[in-house]
Amino acid sequence: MKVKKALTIAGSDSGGGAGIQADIKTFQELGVYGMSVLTAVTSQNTLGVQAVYPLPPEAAARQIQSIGEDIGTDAVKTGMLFDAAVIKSVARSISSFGWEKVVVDPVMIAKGGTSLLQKEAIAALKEDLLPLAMVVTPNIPEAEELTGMAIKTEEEKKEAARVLHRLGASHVVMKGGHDEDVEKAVDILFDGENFFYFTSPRIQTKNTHGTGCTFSSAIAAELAKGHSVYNAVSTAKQFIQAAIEDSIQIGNGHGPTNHWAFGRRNQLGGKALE
Ligand SMILES: Nc1ncnc2c1ncn2[C@@H]1O[C@H](COP(=O)(O)OP(=O)(O)OP(=O)(O)O)[C@@H](O)[C@H]1O
Ligand SMILES: Cc1ncc(CO)c(N)n1
Repeated sequence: MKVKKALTIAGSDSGGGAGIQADIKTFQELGVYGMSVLTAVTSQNTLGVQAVYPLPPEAAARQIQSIGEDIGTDAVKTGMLFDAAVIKSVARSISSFGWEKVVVDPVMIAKGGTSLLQKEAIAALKEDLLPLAMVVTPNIPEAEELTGMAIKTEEEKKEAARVLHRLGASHVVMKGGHDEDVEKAVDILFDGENFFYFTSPRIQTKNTHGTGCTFSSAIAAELAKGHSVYNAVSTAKQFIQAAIEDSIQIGNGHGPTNHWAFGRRNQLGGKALE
């Protein structure tokens, strides 16, 4: 059979809730064939990141080459890239294959505070990767790092989106997962002209490990299937909402989201899982 394909370029999370593992599970659930290029291996569980083992930049370039020269892909998503050399190598490889449906999740810091991107790599992220992004999906702290702005108000969020668009990303999704004082989780999409709001009730749970990875890979999967950016973000928002509502209670810290919730609920006519 013919399938649509999606590629994640990211780090491994041994605990299975974020990184490459979250991405592949999301691709599978949304019906696209998933491929992965590893940039780093992390020792990680629900309590946090215990160790980071970066791979050399050639490893990313070589893996992308193997995929590009044979299989190809319909969409790409980047996650944890760790350092400037990997970012430059990934950007060069994506450009050389002319891949256009590129979702950049500018992963910087894991929930427990471990850095997944070196400080000096932020310039490379802005200069080399943002211009290739069809969609960039920063949370508020990441948007603050990328723009140098303090972002609190709605107008500041919109202004930061304009700045990121000017840096070369054709669409920007400002994620609202970190606005803990509001009752709703509001993500704002900017397409260079208009702002679109995606709003859902905020779920009170500690099990939000991997929300950002899952959300951005759902966008990539939907783009791979040929949907518009607006429709891809809309489905990704529903996917992550179900995944957090039915989140998984494992380990002693922040449990992961539930990647099969969206699909199973659709089969069950929208009911939450037991
Ligand atoms: N408690 C919540 N209830 C509902 N939606 C949420 C909640 N937390 C996050 N989201 C949604 O999950 C998606 C990811 O947003 P978030 O801001 O958490 O990303 P992130 O900080 O990059 O994730 P991560 O912590 O995995 O790096 C967004 O669509 C956001 O609105
Ligand atoms: C490997 C990896 N990528 C991304 C994140 C961000 O959630 C994480 N915790 N681990």
